[in-house]
Amino acid sequence: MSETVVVVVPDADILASTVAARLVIRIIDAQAVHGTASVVLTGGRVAAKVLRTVRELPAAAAIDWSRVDLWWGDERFLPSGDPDRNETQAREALLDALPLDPARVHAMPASDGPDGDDATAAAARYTAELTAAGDGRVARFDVLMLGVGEDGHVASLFPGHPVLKEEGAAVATFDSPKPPPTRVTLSLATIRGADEVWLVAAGADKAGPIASALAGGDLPAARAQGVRKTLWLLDQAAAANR
Ligand SMILES: O=C(O)[C@H](O)[C@@H](O)[C@H](O)[C@H](O)COP(=O)(O)O
Repeated sequence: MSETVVVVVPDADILASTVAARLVIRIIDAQAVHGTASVVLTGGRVAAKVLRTVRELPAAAAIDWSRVDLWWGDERFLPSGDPDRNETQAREALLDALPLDPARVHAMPASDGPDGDDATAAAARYTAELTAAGDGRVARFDVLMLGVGEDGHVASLFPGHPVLKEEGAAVATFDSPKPPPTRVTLSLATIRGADEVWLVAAGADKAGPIASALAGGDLPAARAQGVRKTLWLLDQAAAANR
């Protein structure tokens, strides 16, 4: 039975440091059990702050970074190295400083990648990569982090969008209300297959959708639940309306 826990901390900086500390421990614990750890990264300001903080944590020295698989929850379908790509942000904030195994860094394809500007083919390629890593099923995720949009979107799953009904492991989406319109995202089913889903949000502009998602309903944020655990990690402003 999946457990839902809501943790509220005073502000965005404290939120980033507590999420970073949790993430480091979660990776250490996953490696103790499986030998490897599998983490799904997200974009946004809080996520960048979390990754910068991981870099400074002494406990991160206990992680064998060469045995960490990194995936992404979604990606803006832009050329490689574009500053608006979540991958670029994560590399700058943390990944470039780590002794990762490049074969375990599963960035979503860019619009100048092997499929060119064909986002559907890029999503199919990512689905194949997820399936290859999981021996025919979608790869196992120890923890999947998500930011929450002001409209209650997670990854690139926007409220009411037809992409919510798609069933591939990773899917292309073309008319996102927030730019850029073309993106690749994990499907809701893939997100719901993660062992733990962490929804991380700070700021008063998130208070409405978070209150609504915590009350149930069908916002994408409400439907993003982990198999074992769903952890809401919020600052006081984001938690204010619940
Ligand atoms: O274009 C996007 O899809 C967004 O960047 C996004 O999904 C982001 O993760 C959330 O909106 C939370 O972002 P913040 O942490 O910056 O509030």
